[in-house]
Amino acid sequence: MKQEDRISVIKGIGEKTETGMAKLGIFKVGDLLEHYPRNYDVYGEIKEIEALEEGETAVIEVAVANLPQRKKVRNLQMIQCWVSDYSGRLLVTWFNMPFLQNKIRMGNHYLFRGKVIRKNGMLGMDQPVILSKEEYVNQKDVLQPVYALTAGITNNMVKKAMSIAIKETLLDKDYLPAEIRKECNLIEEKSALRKIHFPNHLEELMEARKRIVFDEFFLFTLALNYLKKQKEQKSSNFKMLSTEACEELMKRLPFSLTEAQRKVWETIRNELQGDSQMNRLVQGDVGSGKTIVAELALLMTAKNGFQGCIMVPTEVLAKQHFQSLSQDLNGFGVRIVLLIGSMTAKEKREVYSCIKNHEADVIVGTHALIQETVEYACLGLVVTDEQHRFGVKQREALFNKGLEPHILVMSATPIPRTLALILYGDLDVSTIDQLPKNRLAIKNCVVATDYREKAYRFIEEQVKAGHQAYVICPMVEESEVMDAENVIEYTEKLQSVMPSYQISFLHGKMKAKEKNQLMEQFSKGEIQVLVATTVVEVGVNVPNATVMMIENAERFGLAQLHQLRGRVGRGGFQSYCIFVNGSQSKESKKRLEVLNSSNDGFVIAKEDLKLRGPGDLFGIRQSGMVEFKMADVYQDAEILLKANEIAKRFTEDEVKLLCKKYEGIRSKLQLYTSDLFL
Ligand SMILES: Nc1ncnc2c1ncn2[C@@H]1O[C@H](COP(=O)(O)OP(=O)(O)OP(=O)(O)O)[C@@H](O)[C@H]1O
Repeated sequence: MKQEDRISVIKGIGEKTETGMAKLGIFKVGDLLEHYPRNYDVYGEIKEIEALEEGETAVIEVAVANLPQRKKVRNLQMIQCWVSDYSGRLLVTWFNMPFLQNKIRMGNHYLFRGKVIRKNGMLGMDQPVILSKEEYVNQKDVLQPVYALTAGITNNMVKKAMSIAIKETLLDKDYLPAEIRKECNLIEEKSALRKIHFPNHLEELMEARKRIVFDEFFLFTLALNYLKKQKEQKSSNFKMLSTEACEELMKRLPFSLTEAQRKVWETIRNELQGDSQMNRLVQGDVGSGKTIVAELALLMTAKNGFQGCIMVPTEVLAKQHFQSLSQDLNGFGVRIVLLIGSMTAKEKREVYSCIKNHEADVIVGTHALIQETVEYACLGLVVTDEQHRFGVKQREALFNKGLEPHILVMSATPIPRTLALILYGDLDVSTIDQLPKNRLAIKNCVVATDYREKAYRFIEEQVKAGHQAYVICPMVEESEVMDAENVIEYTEKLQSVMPSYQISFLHGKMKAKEKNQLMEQFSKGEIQVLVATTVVEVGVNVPNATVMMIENAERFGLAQLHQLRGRVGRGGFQSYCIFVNGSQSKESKKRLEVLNSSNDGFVIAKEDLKLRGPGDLFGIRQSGMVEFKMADVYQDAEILLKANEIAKRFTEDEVKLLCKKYEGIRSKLQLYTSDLFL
């Protein structure tokens, strides 16, 4: 069996399974081998009901206390029964498994394994697996891979196919020569593959993970280092001399730039004036004022006779930037246009023609901006967001169109400078490490759900004083399966508590036009309280909003909560963030306390890492950051540094890679970069 073979060569994979696997991005045997477990499961010891904690997956040994009841809620069939051990009792629920009603017998003893949840204030267990005593004893300490699945594909199916593929695939010789493996203390590629899927114990798993993480970082940094080397020689096609308009804009602003903004701006200005093409990443914590720096660069580009575009991840943000640019650059004779997906075909055609004929100087939009249909007259600057993964691929797409504009990437993901320099290896990095002076530190509190009434009164007071508030809920609508707040019901509830104010909801399932309209109303102050999902997470700027209340805060990652909180405290007004902890678990309380004690994105990222600890194998994906299959930039920082060190040896000494013993690396790199550029 070869890695390039279709997965149907594996015994047991028929047409139906092949279609299901395709939905997981698995087409070839090689894809399957790289479908790494999402997690590992160990049954562990049997727990007493009394000792169960919400959120954990546990095995319990219980007697069934009543006849299993069958219920129908909407289109869900539920079977429920009470179970008990000597320490307490628990409600157990199965969904869409009606046959269990006759299988589960009152009075009998069972071993159940499932997730402990809290519903209506009581602990319960949803969808437990029924284990036989023998199964439990045999499997108790074995690390079981848990895979990402889709409809029609079970964990067992993936496990079976994986075990055949690992046994029967002929893998090439390890591409990393023994000397590098030895230096970096890495196991062989082949062994890593077996151990990542079927580790005998934790140590094996850690070894395998280290090797795979190293490979991801090594190829990535090797490719980037080469790219950077090529880039350095590129000269600028868009030399900009005049800076008068920028001086004028800075004078007109209602605030003066912070020292950090000024420094970053000067660097950008010098680069735009210089002989080489700019490739720069500007990172800064939420609310540090990155937008104005981008505006200055766009103005400079326009006033020097070129076009500049700014590309953002959502239409809401595109509109917001369009408005702030139109306002700030008013009177400078700069023609600004908006290009977003929800515009009509006719509107879009008109904008395309403006761009082509240089009747537009600044173009604001979503990723539509680099599509085939857009032809630029003289694109001199692209400002983009790292959220966009406007990575190597997209830049290449621009170069292929014969365009070699200056590139400015904005990032609110806090990562230490040393790592940023490596990860964005082909970009130079600047940091805005200071918040505007007029900012008052956000006041935070972590509260339980019984604090809500007080919170509503507090929001009402803020609204009365002319301010606005956000309430974030994790879900759009009610769900039978998950006990969490949803925006639709929450809005009704809040409206009845505050009848005299305008309260609206916003979520990702709404049409783009509707979202844009609502955000516009909110930013004009026509809506006082916006109940939303995390669609407001990134970039939204309504400085008049002073309260951010986050329901079920325990369900979000710390970095995400920090981004959400960053939506308030953006003006000179005292702002507040209320984290509502819907869980009783000690862990989530501890995590939320990190946010309570700091408003600094870098500190939070570090603390997050500490809390997660080395036991957390898969980390939490930081929104927006360069994505790896297994590696976590924070957690695996050391491996990243080492991988980069080795990669650099190859880029610094060009003939090195031509040596026979590095043949494997050469062909791996070729494969990797062709993937990157296609
Ligand atoms: N030097 C400054 N002094 C006072 N206010 C400023 C200053 N610079 C920017 N602002 C204002 O601060 C607010 C936040 O700025 P901006 O939207 O650029 O933040 P950001 O860095 O893009 O943050 P985020 O990543 O959260 O979107 C804006 O209302 C902006 O006008």
